[in-house]
Amino acid sequence: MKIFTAEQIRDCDQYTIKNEPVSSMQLMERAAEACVEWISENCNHHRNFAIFCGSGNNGGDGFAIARMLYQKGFDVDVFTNMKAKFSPDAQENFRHVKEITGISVREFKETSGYRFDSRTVIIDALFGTGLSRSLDGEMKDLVEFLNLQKNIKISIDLPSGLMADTISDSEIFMADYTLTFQFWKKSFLHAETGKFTGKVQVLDIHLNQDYIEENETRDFVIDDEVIKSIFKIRSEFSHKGTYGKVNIIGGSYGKMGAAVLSTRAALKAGAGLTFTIAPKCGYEILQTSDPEAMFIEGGKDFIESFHIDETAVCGIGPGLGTHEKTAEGFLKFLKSYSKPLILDADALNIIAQNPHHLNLIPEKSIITPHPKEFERLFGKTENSFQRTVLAKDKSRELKIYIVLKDHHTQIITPEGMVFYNITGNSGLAKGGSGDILTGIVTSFLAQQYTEQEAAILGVWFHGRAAEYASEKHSKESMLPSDVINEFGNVFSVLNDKVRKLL
Ligand SMILES: NC(=O)C1=CN([C@@H]2O[C@H](COP(=O)(O)OP(=O)(O)OC[C@H]3O[C@@H](n4cnc5c(N)ncnc54)[C@H](OP(=O)(O)O)[C@@H]3O)[C@@H](O)[C@H]2O)[C@H](O)CC1
Ligand SMILES: [K+]
Repeated sequence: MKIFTAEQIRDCDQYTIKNEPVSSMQLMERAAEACVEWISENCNHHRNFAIFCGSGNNGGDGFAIARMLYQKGFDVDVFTNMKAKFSPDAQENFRHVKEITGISVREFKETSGYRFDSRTVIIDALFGTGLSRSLDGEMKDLVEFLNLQKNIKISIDLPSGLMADTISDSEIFMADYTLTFQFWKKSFLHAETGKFTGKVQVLDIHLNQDYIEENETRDFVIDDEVIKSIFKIRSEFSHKGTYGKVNIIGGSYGKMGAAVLSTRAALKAGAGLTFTIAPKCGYEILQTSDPEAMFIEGGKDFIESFHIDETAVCGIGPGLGTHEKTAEGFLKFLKSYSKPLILDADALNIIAQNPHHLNLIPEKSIITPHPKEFERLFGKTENSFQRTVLAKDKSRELKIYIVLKDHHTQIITPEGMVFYNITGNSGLAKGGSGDILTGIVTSFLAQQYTEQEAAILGVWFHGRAAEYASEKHSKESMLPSDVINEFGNVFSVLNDKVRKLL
């Protein structure tokens, strides 16, 4: 799914009104209907709604939602600034609300005296994509007050105070749910701003498809459509050679588990043949825990020699350690190797020891740093938006793919595209999760996906398996090995979605 800026969304809105038999009032009606459908399906135990409406079209949505919820039998109270200069559509919907005697309309300043029942849902329709500056005065105080209430809070389109495309220092409504129209907004996907949205639900309001297809963006969300366009079903006429050879290079004394997990992930993600290059101290561990993989000795307690089969796809780093002999061997190997690699963890830490090492990374390689590793490689940034900008520069300069691991991991391509992942959960915030990702991406690259496809599919796949694991074990208790055990279920669902069935 494309991510558009607030400006593009406004254009798309206008284009739809101009080119389709729909007026702006009808589009607002459609948006409100979509919200009310979601609310009435999901708010089974809540009958009262306190709806806060601004003077723009976001407020207009709020007034229309108030009317529709009332008509469905819910209790509705509306808060607004009755003397505001409303947008034409907001004015019209406000007029409809005032005609309904069962809806009480109050001034914002009456909010503090209002008794919020524990079952009252607060709906925020103060500001949407038209927000042009930080909240101040009455609106800032109002949002501050509402944020203190323990009630369930739903934002319409965007949490008020949040800009769609950038970071701001505004007071921001803290939603439990955000019902957003048509597109993900970039700010929902970055840590500093995304924490205000709660769970995001994208509602399709049928904006014009030609506009969506023809207008360019460099930012995308990895949704089911993206995955369906990448995933390839295994052919029955195939053999192990069809699915490539993987070399996982990692492990050191005390960190052999990382190599075990990465190897197992590569195997379970479908590679044809998997080898682990690890130090001798890991021989029994690896052969016992991952018997399907072959072992190649690369040193005694740590890896020193990187003698790699050129026909294999290599994932280097899990548990590798940064012993000087390992670093020496790894850098020597990099100087003589030109095929794309997957580099993670200590492989990145060794490279980070000297900025000149960055130029040794073969073109089209995929590096998978978490924010701290990214900082060691490329330096500090002020916030995650700036980090993405820096990653785009570095990706272009070094001609590599950067998988920037975060709550919404980003895959950044040398062409300047950013793909945001929306699968996964906080159960992945544990040692070992990254090792699995390295195994998956290496496995997919060996199976003849392109670098971009392997990175996108790999990150999505890892997150989806984590969602299944958390359903069974909880986010707290799930282990990286539980995530690997869900790979089969992810493949089954994926195959069912892609396969042509009678
Ligand atoms: N895009 C779509 O497909 C649809 C969107 N809908 C809804 O419309 C809003 C966007 O509506 P818009 O009227 O453009 O903007 P807002 O409602 O967000 O607010 C604009 C007004 O707010 C003023 N403003 C802006 N910032 C502040 C602030 N910090 N403090 C006080 N007032 C502020 C702004 O004034 P300006 O001086 O900046 O002009 C405007 O008066 C979208 O989010 C959806 O909810 C449609 O209903 C369906 C289709
Ligand atoms: K809002």
